[in-house]
Amino acid sequence: MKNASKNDSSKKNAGYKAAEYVEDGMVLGLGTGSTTHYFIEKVGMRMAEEGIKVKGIPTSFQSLLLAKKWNIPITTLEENDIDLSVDGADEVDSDFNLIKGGGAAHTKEKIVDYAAKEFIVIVDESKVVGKLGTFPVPVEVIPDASRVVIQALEDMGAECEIRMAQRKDGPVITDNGNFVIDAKFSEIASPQHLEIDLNSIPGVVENGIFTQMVDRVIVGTSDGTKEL
Ligand SMILES: O=C(CO)[C@H](O)[C@H](O)COP(=O)(O)O
Repeated sequence: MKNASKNDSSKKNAGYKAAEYVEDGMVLGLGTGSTTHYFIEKVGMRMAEEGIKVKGIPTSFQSLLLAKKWNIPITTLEENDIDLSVDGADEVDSDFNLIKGGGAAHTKEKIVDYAAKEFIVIVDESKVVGKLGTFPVPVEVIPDASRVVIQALEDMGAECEIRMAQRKDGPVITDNGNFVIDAKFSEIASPQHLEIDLNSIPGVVENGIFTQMVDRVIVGTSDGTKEL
């Protein structure tokens, strides 16, 4: 599930601005999505034009392919710590809690973003909200557990849908071989508690609520950027 994007120049401004925080020698977490696309592009351009050297840890096959296109060397969490991770979001609230997973990549994104020494979120203005929850919470599940996880989520008050693929019959299959359930809660009173509660359901691999430290939120606008 993606927010419709009429905001390409805003996304580009946010992505390009975040690339200014990249320093020679850094190991980067490479988020997923149409905003992070511009970050990866600009990092690749800086490598070519300025000669800076970085390595990237992709959060999806999408960001892996994009890194390869821009000749960004790939590494893994087994080999390196992450200096800076840059990632998009579907919603960000005033406490910098996030909903992520519109691109079904939130499991690897959470591993990489939470492990980074510094985490920058890049969004356009449509993603900034007073309170999380208009965007349904993506929940990655082991396929065999789908029915019982949906039951548990409904017991918690959510309306649930298994996310369907756009150009394939049947469900979206994540990079990890799982399904995504989009869970719409009428209210998210505590993102911190919901993040923990969702992961305690057997069969849930990871959910798209992110409540750990975000260092900076760069909001792209049509003519520049601002920071929250
Ligand atoms: O969480 C994500 C992928 O799982 C993305 O970062 C999120 O969906 C934002 O995407 P976009 O920048 O294309 O709007």
